[in-house]
Amino acid sequence: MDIQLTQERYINVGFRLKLTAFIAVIVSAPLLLFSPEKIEKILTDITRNKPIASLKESENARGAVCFVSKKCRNQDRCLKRSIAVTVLLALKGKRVSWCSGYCMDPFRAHAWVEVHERPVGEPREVADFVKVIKTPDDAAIKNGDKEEINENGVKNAENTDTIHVRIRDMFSIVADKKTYFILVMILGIMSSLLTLIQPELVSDLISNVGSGNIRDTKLYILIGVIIVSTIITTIQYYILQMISEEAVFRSRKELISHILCLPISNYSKWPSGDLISRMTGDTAKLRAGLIQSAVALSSGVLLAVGASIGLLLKDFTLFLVTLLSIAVSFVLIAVLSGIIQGASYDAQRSMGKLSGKLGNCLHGIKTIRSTNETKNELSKTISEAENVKNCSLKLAKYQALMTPVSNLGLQICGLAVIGIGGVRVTNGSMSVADLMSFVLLLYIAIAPFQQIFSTISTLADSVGALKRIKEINSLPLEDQFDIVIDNNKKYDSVNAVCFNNVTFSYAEHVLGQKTEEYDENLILRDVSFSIKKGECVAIVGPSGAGKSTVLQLIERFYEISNGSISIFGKDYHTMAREELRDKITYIEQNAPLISGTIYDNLSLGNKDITEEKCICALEKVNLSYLINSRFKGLYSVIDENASELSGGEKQRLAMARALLSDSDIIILDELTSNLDSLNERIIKNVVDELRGIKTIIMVAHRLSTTMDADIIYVLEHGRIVGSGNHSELIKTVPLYYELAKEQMLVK
Ligand SMILES: Nc1ncnc2c1ncn2[C@@H]1O[C@H](COP(=O)(O)OP(=O)(O)OP(=O)(O)O)[C@@H](O)[C@H]1O
Repeated sequence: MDIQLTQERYINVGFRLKLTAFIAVIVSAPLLLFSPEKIEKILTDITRNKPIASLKESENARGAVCFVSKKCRNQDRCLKRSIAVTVLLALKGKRVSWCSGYCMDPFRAHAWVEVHERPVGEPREVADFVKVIKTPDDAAIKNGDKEEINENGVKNAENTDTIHVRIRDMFSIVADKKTYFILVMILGIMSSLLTLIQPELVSDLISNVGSGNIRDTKLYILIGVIIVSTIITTIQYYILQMISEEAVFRSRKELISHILCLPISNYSKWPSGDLISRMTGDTAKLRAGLIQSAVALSSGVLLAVGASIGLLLKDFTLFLVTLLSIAVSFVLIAVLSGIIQGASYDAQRSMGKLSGKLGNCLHGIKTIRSTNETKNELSKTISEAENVKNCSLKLAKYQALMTPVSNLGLQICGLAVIGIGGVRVTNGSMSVADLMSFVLLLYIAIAPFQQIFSTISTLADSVGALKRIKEINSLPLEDQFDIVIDNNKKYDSVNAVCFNNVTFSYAEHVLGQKTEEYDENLILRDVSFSIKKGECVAIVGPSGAGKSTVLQLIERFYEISNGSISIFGKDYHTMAREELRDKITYIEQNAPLISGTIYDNLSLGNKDITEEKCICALEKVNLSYLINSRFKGLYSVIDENASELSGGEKQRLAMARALLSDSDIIILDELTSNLDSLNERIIKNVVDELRGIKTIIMVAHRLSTTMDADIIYVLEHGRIVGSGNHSELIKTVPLYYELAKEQMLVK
């Protein structure tokens, strides 16, 4: 059993205790804003002179709190509940101690209540489980919708059916702009009224002109009405643009914040092109939906309601006929809008795939050209474009159906009114004049109804786009389920990094399930080692052995399946990721650079670095010429993909960054792979300079880079098969001997 989530057991307690527990839960909620130490201090202060509660009283208190706060296995709730139990007992004039710590393994932070250092409730309950992890709030899993969540707390990328988006979600984006919407409505009403009185004014004017009175004040009124109406409409549209731009900005902001903060494993599920198309195309669709619906709401609905009231006043029977026909149209359009939503989602998704495919092609364009695969890739990309066309055509088909369906309903309505009205005229229950005026009013009402129907179509399209945006926004962020419990800044002075029986797989790990695929794809198996502070350690082994994976786990890019990792003596699950990463400088394989200046790249993670230090670091890695040959020196911009720098230059620039960093651990992944022997020597000198001051962990295929390390770990198929220094390993580990022999380091 790996992970078990079960229903909690509640102790049945009386109503009064439940009521007090309810108050305690509310009162204690603000305490969660403080650090565990601060909470402990507050709780100790408020219960200082109170007698200690008995175990029974504490268990009852826990039962009452659990009853009123029925949230299971969510660590926040657990903290909240434990505090609430202490507060409840304080309200009843009793004292217990509140602890935060590790419940299991230690894997996750937990909190509990103790009486005489005996935990009450929770730890006994969770003791049955090998591991307890924080799960999303119950509220997030509504109506029995089960989300598949892997070990990283990540929902499966394919599992998008659980995301339900409704038209009202569109408006929740602009919920705080109600005042502006009301203003838009008022302006809409005003402009509609001014538009409606214009024909009247024109007809008056024409009749006056006919009687020779050209200098009629009605002329000035008409000009005034036209000018005011134009100004009002301009303001109305500007406000609308403003609201929708703000809404688009907000969705983009949220989306960008999500895209850049997802767990690393998510980036292999969504191609970057797809993510970008959500940020550009989908958010733009929101704007269209919001603007059109606001216009329809401000003027269309008003006119439709006004005309409907007029119809009702003219003739009740014919009004009912009209209402029925329009209701039928609405039903048909509602059904169609659901289909349009799905089709729009598919069309946008295919657009995302196309962007992803094109992005991949551009990324590997040199390989594609050199392998003469251009035509092949071109045809694959065009086939994605064709897919977009097909999906868009499908969408267009439904959208095209929307107009005839709405027109058909309205035409049927007209025919029914004329037919039934004709019968009523024949039998004398209605006059011809009344029928004519009803029909005229009906045709005035048709335009706003058509506007509303077309808005429903656009809204359906926007809802499809919103679903794609929500798909990303609903993913947990990398640190969303982290609980930082260890705020103690004291670190072990001996061990920098410690792996304790670490097992890891990239395969999707679904809660409560252990799949065969998962077991087969274990990348690391029971890996244990410890690296002392200031040591220089190398990890070597054949390609695919898991060397880079070890380095990435130190950065906590992925969650381990079993075992534990400590950094300076602390289980790193208890540390904030930022704190952890502050301690580490990680130079990844191929040393990619960020777009910006040379200085930007050198000062990554260390913004206060001086120019002098940068120049000195560049000298040490033999890169001075990079700034000397450029007009703007350190502030020269390196292009997006740093394609103007060679692979070796990128690696040396990254090494200069490592040199400048003030973190304690330096991780170097294949930093010499692109270097000639002269530059490899230079990098080795830089590493030597850092030895003893920083903890250095490096991975390299070239044993000449790593042979001077204090300890070398040999990794094969995810297991450590040997460790020691170069000469020891030559004698004791056949794999290492083979590697050294291949590289002509032994005879
Ligand atoms: N993001 C990933 N998703 C799935 N599998 C991965 C991922 N990254 C690496 N792997 C797999 O994990 C295994 C170990 O990869 P890793 O990069 O750690 O090996 P390595 O020893 O550093 O290899 P090399 O020396 O070639 O860089 C490989 O089989 C690789 O295919």
